[in-house]
Amino acid sequence: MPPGPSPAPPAIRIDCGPVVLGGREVLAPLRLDLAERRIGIVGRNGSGKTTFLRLLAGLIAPRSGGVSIGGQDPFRDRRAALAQIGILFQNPDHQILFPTVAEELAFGLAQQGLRQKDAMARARATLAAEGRAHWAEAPVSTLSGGQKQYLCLLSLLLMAPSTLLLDEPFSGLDLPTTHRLRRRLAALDQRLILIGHDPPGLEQTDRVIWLEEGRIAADGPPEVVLPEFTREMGRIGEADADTDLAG
Ligand SMILES: Nc1ncnc2c1ncn2[C@@H]1O[C@H](COP(=O)(O)OP(=O)(O)OP(=O)(O)O)[C@@H](O)[C@H]1O
Repeated sequence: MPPGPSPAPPAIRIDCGPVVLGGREVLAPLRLDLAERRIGIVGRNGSGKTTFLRLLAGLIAPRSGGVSIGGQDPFRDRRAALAQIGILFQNPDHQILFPTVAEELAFGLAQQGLRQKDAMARARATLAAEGRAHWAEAPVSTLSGGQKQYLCLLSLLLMAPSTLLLDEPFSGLDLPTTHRLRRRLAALDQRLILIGHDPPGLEQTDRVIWLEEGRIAADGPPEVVLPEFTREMGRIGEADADTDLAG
């Protein structure tokens, strides 16, 4: 009998007061349920996209209320959150902790409770499956920026949380690697919430949330939100966005 559709990942409920960083309100209060499997986040630089992902991952707390994923608050219970949610940062240097590639890959698995020996074996098998067995003992410091980004994405895929938060996942990658990872992500059953600056890359999502100055400017299907966003970005560009940098 063919396998049935896999169960949907647990929905994420956000019901919180503002997020204040450095004395400034970076995100306005939010009430939002995220149940779709593919969600895109768009917005200008500094609009709060990364902060939004960090809130979902439990890395920062709002002033009041919180986030719930399958009944757990990722800020209050970090360990339980590891199975539910994983984040890929924009800058791989903020994510990598270990000297060699295999150790870095094994770390997340060990955090999830796998014995170190088994975690290393899984890490090596993953690299072999990617055609990169020779990377296992390589010092991470010898990888290029794009290769580090790719390593971080592999670490996240290996941990297989039910929701993956991806902050511009393809930004440092060359085209063949981008295509391969896009295919791989498209095949995942897990929920993907990804920030993208390239609207065509988000056309296949189920929902797009557009953030402006820490508030939701639009939230809906990609065929509605992306053209509006593109039009508005074009309009701002024509009006000379550089004036924003003055003062
Ligand atoms: N730790 C912090 N302390 C003070 N302000 C912060 C902090 N982190 C972010 N901010 C501010 O919050 C705002 C939103 O930042 P955020 O990184 O979420 O934007 P973004 O939409 O992801 O931007 P980009 O597209 O440039 O990555 C920015 O004005 C930023 O300067």
